[in-house]
Amino acid sequence: MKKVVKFGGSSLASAEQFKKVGYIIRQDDTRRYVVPSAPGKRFAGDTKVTDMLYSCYLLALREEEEQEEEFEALLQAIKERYDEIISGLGLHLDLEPEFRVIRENFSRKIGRDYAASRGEYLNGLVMAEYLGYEFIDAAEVIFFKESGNFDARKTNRVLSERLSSCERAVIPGFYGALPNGKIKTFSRGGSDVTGSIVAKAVHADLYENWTDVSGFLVADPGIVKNPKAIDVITYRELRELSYMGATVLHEDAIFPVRGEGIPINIRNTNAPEDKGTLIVEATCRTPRFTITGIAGKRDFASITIEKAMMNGQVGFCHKVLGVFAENDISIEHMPSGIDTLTVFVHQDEFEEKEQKVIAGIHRAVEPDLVELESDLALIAVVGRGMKATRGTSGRIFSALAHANVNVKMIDQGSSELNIIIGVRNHDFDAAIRAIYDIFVTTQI
Ligand SMILES: Nc1ncnc2c1ncn2[C@@H]1O[C@H](COP(=O)(O)OP(=O)(O)O)[C@@H](O)[C@H]1O
Ligand SMILES: N[C@@H](CC(=O)OP(=O)(O)O)C(=O)O
Repeated sequence: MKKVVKFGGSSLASAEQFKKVGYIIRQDDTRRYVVPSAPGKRFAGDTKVTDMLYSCYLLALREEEEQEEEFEALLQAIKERYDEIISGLGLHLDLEPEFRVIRENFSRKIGRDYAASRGEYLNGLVMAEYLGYEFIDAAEVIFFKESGNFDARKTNRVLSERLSSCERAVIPGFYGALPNGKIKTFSRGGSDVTGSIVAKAVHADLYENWTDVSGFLVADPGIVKNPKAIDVITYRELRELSYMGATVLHEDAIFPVRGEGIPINIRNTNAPEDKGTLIVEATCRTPRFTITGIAGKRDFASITIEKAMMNGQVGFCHKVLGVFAENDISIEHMPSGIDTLTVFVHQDEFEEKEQKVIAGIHRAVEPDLVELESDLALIAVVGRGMKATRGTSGRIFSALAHANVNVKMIDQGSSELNIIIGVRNHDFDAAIRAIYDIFVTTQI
């Protein structure tokens, strides 16, 4: 039996948190491969070490002399975060030589990704020392292609080979190396992806992802007070939820383990006795509620194109989508009617190109009308149980009407696994609470 355990920044923010992690790992001998993140927030309003490193690198890029003092102070503050952990754990580890290298590399302007990756690198050194596990630098085993995309094949080959001769190891999360050796990171929250890659490489029986909540919750706890935890969720459901903003697991963390059928278990470092959420390929277990989860994102814009008899024109959608592709704008969602087609895009990607897009649409399909709307949010209601339940959309509609939320769009995905709802940004929280209440609170 082999487990890969990833601990998020919230689980490693202080010596006290590290001790909880040490206890969890020592309790189960099969927790052999450990993937740490950088120290996260110790309290509300605190700054994650990753963010401190980004700011520090920005200061290093500016060449004015006044910045130098600020840079030194911030680098020192980062070192103090680690020193506090090291002394709190009673370790004899001197990170000064590491910080000398980091300072030098920052002044050589070695790259923003390198800067950010040092959070995980240093935490990996501390963790390995604390556990007595071997330290493996992710730059030696996680690879990206020249294009910047993750190189799954090379990584799996090198990493499985390396770990086959290693009983217990700490592999820092979040980063790897490009073919020229330069450090590259995944997108934010990417240590979850590293954990999944390691789990695949060692054919783990389980990938445990330890965080500060007792599993994947039906809704974001920042919006709904004390939401229920999900016992079991499928990879597909989870993918929909994490893509739509449920930040507890990085949206790409599913792919490496999914192909191998390795379950993921989301657990709470602060409540290790809780079972958390099990993420699996398929399950016979009936979900507790009609819906499994709700998630959403703000700041979308919609472009509605109206043209009489649009439905009868072959290639209409193709031409419209071509305009977005030419302008390098990705499309989030595209509900359509008989004479209308609406395209949802990320507002920040669209704003500066909007006039070019409108002109392009006019040239491509000669519409009767093009209408724009901004400050919209998209909410995904996800659940494998919805397929077998009639009237789910109706219940959503009535819950939102009761909460005085104006529904701009509602659309059922072709998988019947999700329903997407468009509302105004300012109705976002109220809409999520109303949907949670109708499917969860009233069912308990
Ligand atoms: N549906 C959800 N279920 C659980 N947590 C969620 C959900 N949506 C958002 N979150 C937030 O995700 C946080 C955990 O993710 P993250 O901050 O990345 O943790 P870590 O530092 O452990 O990687 C939780 O504290 C919670 O606030
Ligand atoms: N430290 C990185 C990577 C990461 O995965 O962190 P966390 O596990 O704390 O979300 C970040 O802040 O993005």
